Amino acid sequence: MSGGLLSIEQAQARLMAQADASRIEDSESVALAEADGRVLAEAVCAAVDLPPWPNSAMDGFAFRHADLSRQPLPVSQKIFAGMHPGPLQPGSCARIFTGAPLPPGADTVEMQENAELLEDGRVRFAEPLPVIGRHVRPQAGEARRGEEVLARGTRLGPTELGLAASLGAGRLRVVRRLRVALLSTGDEIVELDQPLGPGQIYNSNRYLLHAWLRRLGCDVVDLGILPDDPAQIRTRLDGVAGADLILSTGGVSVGEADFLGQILREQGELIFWKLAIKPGKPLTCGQYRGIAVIGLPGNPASTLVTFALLARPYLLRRLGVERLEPLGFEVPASFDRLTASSRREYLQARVNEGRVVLHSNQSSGVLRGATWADGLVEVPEHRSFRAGEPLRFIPYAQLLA
Ligand SMILES: Nc1nc2c(c(=O)[nH]1)N[C@H]1C(S)=C(S)[C@@H](COP(=O)(O)OP(=O)(O)OC[C@H]3O[C@@H](n4cnc5c(N)ncnc54)[C@H](O)[C@@H]3O)O[C@H]1N2
Ligand code: MOO
Ligand SMILES: [Mg+2]
Repeated sequence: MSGGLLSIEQAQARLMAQADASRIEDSESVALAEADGRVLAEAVCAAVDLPPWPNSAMDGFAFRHADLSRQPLPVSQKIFAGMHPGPLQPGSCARIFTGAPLPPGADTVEMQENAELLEDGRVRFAEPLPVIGRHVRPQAGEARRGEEVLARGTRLGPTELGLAASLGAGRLRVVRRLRVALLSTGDEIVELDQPLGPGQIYNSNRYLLHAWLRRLGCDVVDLGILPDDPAQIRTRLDGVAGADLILSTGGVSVGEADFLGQILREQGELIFWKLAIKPGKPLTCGQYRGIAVIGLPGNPASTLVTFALLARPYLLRRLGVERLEPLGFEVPASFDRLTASSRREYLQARVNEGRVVLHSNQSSGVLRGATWADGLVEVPEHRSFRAGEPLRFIPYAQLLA
């Protein structure tokens, strides 16, 4: 603890425990083309050997390695990809192209750049001669029939879908989509089709989160904007049915218009509140009528950072994803920090010439820095440091996926 605030590790551990206790067990079968971003509900095993037969990795000549002592070798057949060749005549070679099956009896391929076609039609191979097995992609070299190639709990992306397709898996069993009820609170928040009145601002968090949740494969039920009125918030929460998570923004700090924590404490359960991070301190986690609630702070950069570091891994874990860490890598700082911060900071940053540089505006009310940044840099609490010291940089490419 840090002055009563939870560390981010403590908060993550509690959220993971909550997620583990409420993992989604239902699954559905989806076509491969629809499976991007989803999570495997069961392992994918190879239905065939991959590759199904030994084949050539090069355009060149295939032969029995032992026959190299008899070269030059006559060419006894020509094999294109898609053919089904007969056995190789002993003492000969086969003209072969990339991806074509090796003829039975051949065990080695040499690329054509290292082969000389003599006037009599025979082929001589240049020194150094290839080792046995050169340029041959062996049968089952990538996967043996029956072998598990993608574990349950794998998040599917382009590479996983490509691998599944190479095994002929046209449909995959994935965990059903999470249903997230999204709620924006604040008297000042208006929708984009409204003109801005005095004191009002547009609802940016809704769009930030909606896009991110869709990327995570969630079904989003948008509950719209709610005023800072506890009765109305309660009524709206009472109406939520069938959601796996209520995700709200705003109203979680200590102001006289911040009601979420109080509502959870009185009508639900407040699991934790307030972390030693900046931005994002008043993050709130609880339950309301048995539905998990994550209340993100309303400042847009606080919404962004807390979703990235806490809500996102929580959602993925509920879907059964195990591998959520490690995120990021160390990069030397380009700046000094001479006064220690009491909270761990996450700053909008880029890596430039091997050093972390910061956006000029790190206000938690500002999103401009996040569109400039390539990631967040983590600045440790309770200590000063100087330029050149390593800091953890977490690319948005990882966080926004
Ligand atoms: N006395 C204290 N005041 C504050 C503290 C504190 O510890 N003591 N914490 C500050 C921190 S840190 C944060 S973060 C904010 C969090 O505020 P809330 O989560 O209660 O959010 P609101 O008060 O409703 O709004 C904060 C800010 O964000 C804007 N906002 C809210 N929703 C949206 C939206 N959907 N789209 C765009 N912008 C939104 C809102 O207008 C406010 O400017 O509290 C500090 N205060
Ligand atoms: O922690 Mo608040 O999120 O700094 O603005
Ligand atoms: Mg507030």
